[in-house]
Amino acid sequence: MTTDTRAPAGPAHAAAEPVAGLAKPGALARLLAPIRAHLVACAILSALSSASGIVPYIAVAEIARVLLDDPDGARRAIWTWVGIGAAGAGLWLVLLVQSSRIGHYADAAILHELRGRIVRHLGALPLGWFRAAGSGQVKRSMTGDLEEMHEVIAHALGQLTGAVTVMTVASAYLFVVDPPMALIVLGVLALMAVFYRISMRSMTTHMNRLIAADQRISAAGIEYADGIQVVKTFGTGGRVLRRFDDAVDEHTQAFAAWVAEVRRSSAASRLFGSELAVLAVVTAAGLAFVDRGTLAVADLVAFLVVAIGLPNSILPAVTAMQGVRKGRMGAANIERLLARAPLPEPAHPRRPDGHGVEFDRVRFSYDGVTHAVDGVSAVCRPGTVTAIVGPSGAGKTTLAGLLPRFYDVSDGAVRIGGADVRSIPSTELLASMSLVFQDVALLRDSVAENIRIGRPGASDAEVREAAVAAHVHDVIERLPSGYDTLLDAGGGSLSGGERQRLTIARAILSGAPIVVLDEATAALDPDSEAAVQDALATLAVGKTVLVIAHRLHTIADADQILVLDDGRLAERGRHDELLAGGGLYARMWAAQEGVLA
Ligand SMILES: Nc1ncnc2c1ncn2[C@@H]1O[C@H](COP(=O)(O)OP(=O)(O)OP(=O)(O)O)[C@@H](O)[C@H]1O
Repeated sequence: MTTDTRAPAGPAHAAAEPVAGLAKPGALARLLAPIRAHLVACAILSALSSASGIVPYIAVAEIARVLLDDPDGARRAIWTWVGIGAAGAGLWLVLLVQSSRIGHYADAAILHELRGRIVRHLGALPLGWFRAAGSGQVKRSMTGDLEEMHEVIAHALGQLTGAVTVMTVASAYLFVVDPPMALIVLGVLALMAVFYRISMRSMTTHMNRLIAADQRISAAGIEYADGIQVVKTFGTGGRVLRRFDDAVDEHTQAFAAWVAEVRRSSAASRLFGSELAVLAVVTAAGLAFVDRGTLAVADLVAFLVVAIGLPNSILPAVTAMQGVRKGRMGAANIERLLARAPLPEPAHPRRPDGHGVEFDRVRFSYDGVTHAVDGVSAVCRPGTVTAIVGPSGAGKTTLAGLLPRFYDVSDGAVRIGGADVRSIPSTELLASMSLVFQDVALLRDSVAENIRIGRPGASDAEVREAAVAAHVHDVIERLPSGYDTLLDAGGGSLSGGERQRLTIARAILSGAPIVVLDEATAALDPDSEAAVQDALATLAVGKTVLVIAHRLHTIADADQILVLDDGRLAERGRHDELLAGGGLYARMWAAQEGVLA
């Protein structure tokens, strides 16, 4: 037969399959709607190709019949069947190539379109989504999910239609030859299907357990690789490795449990789905019928030639159905991503009048229950530095993130130059500020281009000027290719302080009037710390600056300090005033100075 053979029944080949039932029905059909006509054409051609592919087998059976009926004559009939068989084989090839061509063309077109849609949608999503859980989902949708859809379009569809056609045409031929024998052959294949269903019955439960174990193995592996420094320094490798071992054990046990449960049904399904079973049954039943005179020898030969190939024609459909299930899940993931609400753009855009920032009774909740920011009001004037301080989890990062609309306020308003940030077009809003976060990734590009992101089109001299102002020029000059040195996403050989100064140079070059910066939590060495402070001082001149501060001595000169506690504004003032007040700030100062002393 002409469809390819793969994937025996049972858990071994289904192990990588995602859990059925999680997929949102219809997502695949909806996403593939633009290429529906291509898919229909591909399926029709694949069906015609498979039907043509059976013709040579039927021709062999009919040649055998001619020879058995008239061993000495009928050369003409034989050559006619040879011609029919050859034409079938030729058509099979031509139609298969055409079906595959259309399938792959449609595949490339739709994946191109979907990638474009995903990227455009990502551009419209609030930045907060990326900070929370987005990058994993983005990666999965752009790679794994699309790959699974590719499998459906380019392979599974053709395999399924091919297998169904082969079954239909071959069965029809066998029924014409001899209905009782045809029923017997179908009975064997039905037994295969029944045992296959039994072996797959508890698949969802087992797959859930396997996937959970898989995820724990990955998590433990990543934890070990990411934290290798801590692990080695503090000798905690044993514990992390134990987590890894436990996850691997759990995976083994889960797999063993599944195999133990399905081994009989899986083996039975493979037995009844084998050529051996069909050959044995066809020969035994066929010879009995021949002996009884109810079946001609030529018909038995027809069954031996055509029916033997049926199991191998059905098995690709099993793989294809698994592919479709995966494709459905991938499509559902992509649809979920595309359904994420984009950042609402203002219907009536406003232009800020100046670049003073105002938080007006701002509230924000991540979960709709507790408030990460709760009723905070503050005014940050141009040309001043506002420090946001407070214990861990007090809401500092959340409050600062409301300004660039990482999230939108639940209540109250954040304004720039009197305009609500929600009424400023997002590109204009982001262009009005420099964000220097400690986790700002550097791009896989040259040092110069990493700085130039601040103002695309800036000249080399301007890039240099910004680097000099950010106290990072000398460091860059010492790199192997200076400004042309390629950086990786992690910053390569640059230290934490140097990376930070590079992002400050980027911000200086952009010249944006508002600066939001998240001070590094990790302590830098004193020289690096001083260089970063100098760079920040240059950046801050004449701008509205908000600093999320972790080390209080770096913001002792700030024009105003907002002290957050549990999302609320607990205190506000200058360093001296707050120390004199003897409140939370004074206690935090005393604690940090105590540590420093
Ligand atoms: N993406 C998120 N989803 C849900 N809750 C979050 C998220 N980010 C922060 N939170 C919660 O909101 C509260 C405020 O967190 P936030 O990060 O703003 O505090 P922070 O003062 O900046 O803390 P730190 O100094 O540790 O960075 C915390 O209770 C935190 O657990």
